[in-house]
Amino acid sequence: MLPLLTAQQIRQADAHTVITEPISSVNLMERASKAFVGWFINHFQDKDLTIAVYCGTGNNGGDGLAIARMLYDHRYLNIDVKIARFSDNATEDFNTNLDRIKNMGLDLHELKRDGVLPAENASILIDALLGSGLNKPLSGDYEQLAQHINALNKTVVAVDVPTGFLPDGEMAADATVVKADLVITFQQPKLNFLLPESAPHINCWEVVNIGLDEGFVQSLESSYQFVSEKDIKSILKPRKRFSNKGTYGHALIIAGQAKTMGAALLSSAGSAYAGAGLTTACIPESGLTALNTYLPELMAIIRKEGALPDVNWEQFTAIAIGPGLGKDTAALNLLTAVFENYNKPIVVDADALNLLAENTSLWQNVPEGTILTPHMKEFDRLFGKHNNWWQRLQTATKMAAKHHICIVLKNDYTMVATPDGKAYFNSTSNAAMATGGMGDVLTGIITSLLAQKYSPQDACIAGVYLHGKAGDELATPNRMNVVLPGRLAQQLPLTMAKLTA
Ligand SMILES: NC(=O)C1=CN([C@@H]2O[C@H](COP(=O)(O)OP(=O)(O)OC[C@H]3O[C@@H](n4cnc5c(N)ncnc54)[C@H](O)[C@@H]3O)[C@@H](O)[C@H]2O)[C@@H](O)CC1
Ligand SMILES: Nc1ncnc2c1ncn2[C@@H]1O[C@H](COP(=O)(O)OP(=O)(O)O)[C@@H](O)[C@H]1O
Ligand SMILES: [K+]
Repeated sequence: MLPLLTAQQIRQADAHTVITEPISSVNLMERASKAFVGWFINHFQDKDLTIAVYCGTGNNGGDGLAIARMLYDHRYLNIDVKIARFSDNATEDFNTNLDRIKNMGLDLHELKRDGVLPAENASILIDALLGSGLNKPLSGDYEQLAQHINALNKTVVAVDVPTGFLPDGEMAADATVVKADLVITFQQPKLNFLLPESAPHINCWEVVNIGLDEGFVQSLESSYQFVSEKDIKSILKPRKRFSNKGTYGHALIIAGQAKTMGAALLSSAGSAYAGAGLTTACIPESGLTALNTYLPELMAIIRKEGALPDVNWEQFTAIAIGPGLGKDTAALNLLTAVFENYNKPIVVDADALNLLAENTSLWQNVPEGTILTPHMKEFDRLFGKHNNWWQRLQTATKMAAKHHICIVLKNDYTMVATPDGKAYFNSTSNAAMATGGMGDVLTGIITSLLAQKYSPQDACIAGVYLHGKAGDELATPNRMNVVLPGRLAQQLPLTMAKLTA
């Protein structure tokens, strides 16, 4: 796991690396700038590009100066450096880099306080005004310059963090931020890159390693972790020799109504393809033919109108409830019965989440380790209105700890909040997966892993990763157009095989 550090912790890691490596801070700046330039020249190979580097007078600006110098050395000769002298302060490393660049023959311009902003002829702008040192929203000259840059509609590549973007913490919805087509960020993604708040400001980001002390980074306490493929490889267990269907558990999926049988089919398919030994779907009678036709491997328990189905609860190693279930009295009675009769973790999704939101007394019977898989709207119905995702992240970790449950809050970077108050951010999945029924398959996968005796936390973290990874594998050949949930379910065995090879 990669601990996602706050800006303050990154400063600590910078300072620690400077002392223990040892390396001077100006040389660490040199290393960071070199990493930026390495990425930049690989992707912008035309040396005739006209480039303007906008520098502040802090260390982000120091990076900008070093980057301008290095690009010039790489024979990008059309470079114009604009230094925003909006403050009397400048860092030592900024000044050192200014001395280094002064006699190289580059165009250097200073932008003064309350001055007129110059015309811009360059085609690419490098934003090195402010980085992770941001400590208040942009105002005055900085805000005007950011607005000016945005109005130019040029390609903007930001150094570390776009100017005005808060790396972590709650950001004002109307904050002025330099809009970056690309952010080349140092060492690790900043927490707020992973939240939808970043969408209006950042098109994409890339991490470059600047060699901060790994051991020290790992030793820092962080509630937020970024999940990598290596983590999933260590969670997933290969199938064993001499095993049989009993080895891999029996999942029960309570889902579907006449008009929403698809949700039951897709979640059951997710469970079967993710490797549960047996998958039973608890569905209305009208769906039986569809179930048997869609996947004959599935078994059924029939729900008759007005009566609870006769279920031997203990027979199942994991139960999910909710996809396409509806919110009528029968659905509520079923959810109540599941909570009363089953004391192992239950996967609660879709309509079952909405029922839980409307019937708060149900909370008292929610078994420890239970997994809730809400999307944003379901989350807000459960826990109240939130203005932004930073607030949702705080609520998710708090509620997971309070109720001893896991909360899978679905999004581009789906987060799994666990009972110990941590949140794990997923790195797989793509926009081709934004299609109805995708969440149903995820519910099936997580239930399947739970049935196969993975812990609730591992089932969530690995389930979310596998779901997104299968989606990535399918979306790449179709240029990220669309991936249908049923096809994604079929991809799972291959995705899992690659990860356990
Ligand atoms: N050794 C290090 O600490 C390293 C730092 N690096 C760079 O340093 C950056 C951080 O540098 P700094 O901490 O100097 O900070 P910045 O360069 O981001 O900002 C400079 C200063 O501007 C002021 N400021 C903050 N918000 C403002 C606002 N809204 N309006 C006006 N002024 C504002 C603050 O006093 C801040 O210290 C990183 O983003 C990265 O680019 C890299 O060179 C890698 C090594
Ligand atoms: N733009 C996107 N990028 C990444 N993942 C996405 C995107 N859109 C949807 N997904 C994934 O697809 C799933 C959608 O779940 P949900 O909204 O519950 O769908 P449904 O209710 O239609 O089954 C989630 O796992 C989500 O992470
Ligand atoms: K910047």
